[in-house]
Amino acid sequence: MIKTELNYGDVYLVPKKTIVDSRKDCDTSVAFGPHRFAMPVYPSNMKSVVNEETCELFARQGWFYTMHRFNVDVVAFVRRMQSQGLIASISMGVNEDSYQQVADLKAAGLTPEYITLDIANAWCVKAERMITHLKEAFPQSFLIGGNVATAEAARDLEAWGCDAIKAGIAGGRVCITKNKTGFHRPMISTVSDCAAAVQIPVIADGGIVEHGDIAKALVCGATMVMAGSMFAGFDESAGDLVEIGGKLYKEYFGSASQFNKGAYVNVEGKKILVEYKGAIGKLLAELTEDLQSSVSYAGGRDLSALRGVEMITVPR
Ligand SMILES: NC(=O)C1=CN([C@@H]2O[C@H](COP(=O)(O)OP(=O)(O)OC[C@H]3O[C@@H](n4cnc5c(N)ncnc54)[C@H](OP(=O)(O)O)[C@@H]3O)[C@@H](O)[C@H]2O)C=CC1
Ligand SMILES: Nc1nc2c(ncn2[C@@H]2O[C@H](COP(=O)(O)O)[C@@H](O)[C@H]2O)c(=O)[nH]1
Repeated sequence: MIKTELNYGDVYLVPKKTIVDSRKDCDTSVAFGPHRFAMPVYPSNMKSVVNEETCELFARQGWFYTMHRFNVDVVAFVRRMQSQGLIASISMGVNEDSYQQVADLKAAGLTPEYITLDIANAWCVKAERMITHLKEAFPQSFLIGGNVATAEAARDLEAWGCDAIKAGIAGGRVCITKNKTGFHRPMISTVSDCAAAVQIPVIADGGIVEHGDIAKALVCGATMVMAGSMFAGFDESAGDLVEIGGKLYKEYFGSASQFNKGAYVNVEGKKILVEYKGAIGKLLAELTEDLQSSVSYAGGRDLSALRGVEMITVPR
């Protein structure tokens, strides 16, 4: 028997009676780990999306962020952020270079507030080993493990010691994993299954096409949402600006693309051009307005209202 599963575009949310006088009265802030953030959405930890300046900007605006893990001097990065009174949120892999980064941070006496273990399929022994190592080295840090796509994987990462998990495999805009390996789960099904399986927060990662998809992810039980392409076209996005035929674009490439790896080996990502859209401030304001509106349609004053919302599918 083949199961049918759902993606963001397959569902809508059923409105309730609005109880606020203005959408501005709806609070979009979220408690995540030891801090509260302005919004439950943040840019992907990808080299074509964030750099040190992007991370600093998000932290200053009170939004969560995670620096990517590719050729980063983590000691300098953590020091830079913490010396300004900002949270330090870094990514780690599972190979020797990441164990060395852990040792370097310890030697420097630095503890990042947030660490994200970032590999394509974290339901593996290499990830378990690193999660155990990170929890021993930095028991005070909030550890996010990812990515996973099933309830069983989510439960394992919780048991291994993760404080949150990141859910979403092969749903990203520059992903070619599903084409090259055949593996993928749509996001509504992934997030719902993972969130129902664990007590720890779940981050819905990838596949956000429309702003309303963020509300849908929260209805499915996500606490946070990670998005790449949505944050990729701006002045503050890390990708290069290119001009083609008089039109401006920003480069957006996958972390498992040849452009990120520097070689065509185990490539599961591609590069695309996204329309250049100017300063990112407009997007952050619009995302906030749209989510405030979602909360009002959910009949509440804050994000908790989204948890009780009914979801429907629409025949195509
Ligand atoms: N969210 C998603 O759907 C996906 C995200 N990505 C992103 O791309 C980047 C690279 O990811 P990833 O390839 O995991 O990391 P790496 O290329 O850094 O691989 C990490 C280590 O795990 C091993 N490894 C990776 N995949 C497998 C596998 N399928 N079976 C056995 N061992 C494996 C690798 O060895 P070896 O190379 O020798 O196999 C390597 O030693 C990450 O930033 C990740 O987030 C990539 C694909 C999907
Ligand atoms: N299969 C791949 N997935 C990737 C790669 N690089 C990043 N990612 C994942 O995609 C999301 C962003 O998705 P978007 O739809 O919001 O653009 C990102 O957070 C990663 O989880 C890759 O090379 N291959």
